Amino acid sequence: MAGVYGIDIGTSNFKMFSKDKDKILNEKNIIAIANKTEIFAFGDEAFEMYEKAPDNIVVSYPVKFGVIADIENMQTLLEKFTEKQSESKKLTGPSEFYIAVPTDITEVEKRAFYEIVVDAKVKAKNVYIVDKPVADAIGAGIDVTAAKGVMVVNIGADTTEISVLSLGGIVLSKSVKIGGNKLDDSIITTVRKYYNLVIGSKTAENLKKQLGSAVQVDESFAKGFGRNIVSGLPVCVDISSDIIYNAIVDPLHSIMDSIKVILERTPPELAADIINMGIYVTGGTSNISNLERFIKEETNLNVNIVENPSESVVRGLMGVVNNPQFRHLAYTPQEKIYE
Ligand SMILES: Nc1ncnc2c1ncn2[C@@H]1O[C@H](COP(=O)(O)OP(=O)(O)OP(=O)(O)O)[C@@H](O)[C@H]1O
Repeated sequence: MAGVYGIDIGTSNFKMFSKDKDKILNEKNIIAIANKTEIFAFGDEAFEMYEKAPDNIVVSYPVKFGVIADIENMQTLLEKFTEKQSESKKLTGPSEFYIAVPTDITEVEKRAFYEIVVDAKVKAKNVYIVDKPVADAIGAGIDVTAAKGVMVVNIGADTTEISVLSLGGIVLSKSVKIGGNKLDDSIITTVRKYYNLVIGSKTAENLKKQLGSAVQVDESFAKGFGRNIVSGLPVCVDISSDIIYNAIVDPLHSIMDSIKVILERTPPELAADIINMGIYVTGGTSNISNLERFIKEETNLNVNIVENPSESVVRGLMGVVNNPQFRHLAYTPQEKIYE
């Protein structure tokens, strides 16, 4: 069946809405390939196998630091997810796709997002691009077309994109290679150092979700399963929130420094609007506890953490499709970037 789809291809999660279904698919952007050629699993099912699969099954993420690193596997995933999201499970008619593309990447990297859809077997009739920060702001409920400065900070898995928008366009945008994955890596290193405990990335992510806080809070504990470096045996250790705070505080401050750099560069009239409206924070990592308080204390600005922040961009794409007022914010490469 023909359809209208919006896609946000993230490093960690693939988000897709279907206009017909009026439903968002949000699954891990990961694929498991058996014996080099067979698609063994994809999405959340493949994630279950991550760091657990035998040698003949390779489980990998095709997007790294917000750009498509493995075109072939990304195309396969796009086809599989589209099939899952389409009404009839059979893509018979021509469809329309709206893709969110990061701004602070090279033109070649931007083109890859477009071509992956054009070249995939998804019967794409029309493919449109929407700048990711623009979609993000619409998803956060902002009228981006107004003559008002808006700051959106998207803290994802591998990257944080900090943007200032006005009149539907991007005034400033900077992407830094720090996100939730960096916090997880830092937790792995710190837990190893303090507890002589080797943990996997899923355990680190769980500890971050359970104990992570952007400001220091009263100490609490959660179970961490791993291998003791000295004995070599599997163990379960009570991990302290203080240790998790020590692990994540530096990467969070690096993000903060970049936010301050963009604020310093923001033209004064737009800065005045940001003071009035506050900073909008989106992306899955903005779920971390007390982030609002941390940013507020550091910048003296109001902070709005968007509801269901990981899906803000894809919700914004839905806004572009459903709202004639935003329709002109979608463009084809011929119209804008690659002339
Ligand atoms: N409750 C939570 N607390 C802390 N972090 C969380 C929580 N829930 C999700 N995350 C983190 O959010 C990140 C995923 O966010 P998101 O879906 O916005 O990323 P992405 O779009 O895949 O990545 P990118 O924008 O870097 O391409 C992961 O690092 C995940 O661990």
